[in-house]
Amino acid sequence: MDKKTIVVKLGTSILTGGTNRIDRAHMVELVRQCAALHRQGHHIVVVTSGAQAAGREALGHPKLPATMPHKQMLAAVGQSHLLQIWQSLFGIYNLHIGQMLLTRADLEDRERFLNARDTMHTLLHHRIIPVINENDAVATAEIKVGDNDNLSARAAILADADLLILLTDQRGLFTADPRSNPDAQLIEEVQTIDDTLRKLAGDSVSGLGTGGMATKLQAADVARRAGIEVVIATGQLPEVIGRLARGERVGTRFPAIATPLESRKSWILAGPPPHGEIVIDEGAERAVQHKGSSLLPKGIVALTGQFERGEAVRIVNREGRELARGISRYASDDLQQIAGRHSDEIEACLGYGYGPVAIHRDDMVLL
Ligand SMILES: Nc1ncnc2c1ncn2[C@@H]1O[C@H](COP(=O)(O)OP(=O)(O)O)[C@@H](O)[C@H]1O
Ligand SMILES: N[C@@H](CCC(=O)OP(=O)(O)O)C(=O)O
Repeated sequence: MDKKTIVVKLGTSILTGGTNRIDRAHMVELVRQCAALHRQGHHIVVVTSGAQAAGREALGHPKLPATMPHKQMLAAVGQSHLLQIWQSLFGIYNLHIGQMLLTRADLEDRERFLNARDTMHTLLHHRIIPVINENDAVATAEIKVGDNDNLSARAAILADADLLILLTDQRGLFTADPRSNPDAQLIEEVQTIDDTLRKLAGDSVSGLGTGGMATKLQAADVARRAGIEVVIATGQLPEVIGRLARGERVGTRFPAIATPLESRKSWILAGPPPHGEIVIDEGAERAVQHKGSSLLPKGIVALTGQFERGEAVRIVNREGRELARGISRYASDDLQQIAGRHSDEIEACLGYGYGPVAIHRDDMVLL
């Protein structure tokens, strides 16, 4: 089996089993499945809901108004309880977890996105399991993703995932909400997400989850366009995570509609206009054009324009011919200082570093 990066999103519905308590016994089972895949060499990322439910439980189910500050209070109390449970359960398998609390603002700003991506990849590189939730305690409506389905699609993009599994309390997407329509049929595969399909996907009615199937469809749409396969399935099915990782047909599957690399590269070409120009020497030109190499600071001879880390730039040769477009890992002020230098000198020169390359191959499109 190929080694995959798998994002498992666990909704409140599955973490509580529909009750007003966190179902620790079921979490043990989900962790066992994740640990088994981790042992086989896969990378696992967990997106966990349930902070507010855990907060309510910890405080003894107080009667509170359904206002934003009260939800934030519940999340602030519950998130630490929730993480403590995940930590002790993964600890049974000698696995470390790393908490990442994100908001929409962290994902939309390109520089913050890259910082979050670096953290995610460093955790995965060290075989630590990222455990992600929205930073509900501080995020106001304007900067929130708002639901963990959409958050998990963004997390899957951050992780360069192969597969996003949305585990919920239904077997998948049905032709109508099965709670109110017993004749509803499971849809096994979705090729096109259109208005007809969106009309089938209702809101959450349990009072536990956020967004129901509607937000799961939005998440599936975002992730599959980024080259990530998505499955909605029930967390109650035995061995569901392992079975999906092996490609078994369970739940509702949304095949990816581009490779992750194609999707990133089309973003570079169609995205914001370049903010500057990097002039490279002949050696770097050969390496970039013919050897599939990343651009190192050593090959940079001059820069024009002002750009931040994460912004698009033109890569040109000494004659001014545009060779490629790419996303710079360093701001122009930093590149001015490290241009022409060996990558080993970056940290000493700047006092910090974001890795050895100025523009990574995967963030570059040749013209
Ligand atoms: N077409 C549909 N197929 C399946 N479930 C649906 C559909 N429309 C609405 N739902 C509802 O979506 C709910 C799952 O979403 P939600 O409550 O937000 O759970 P989670 O906490 O897992 O995100 C189901 O319990 C179901 O009532
Ligand atoms: N971030 C919130 C969960 C938000 C959410 O989307 O919940 P769910 O629909 O159960 O995945 C929490 O931890 O309580």
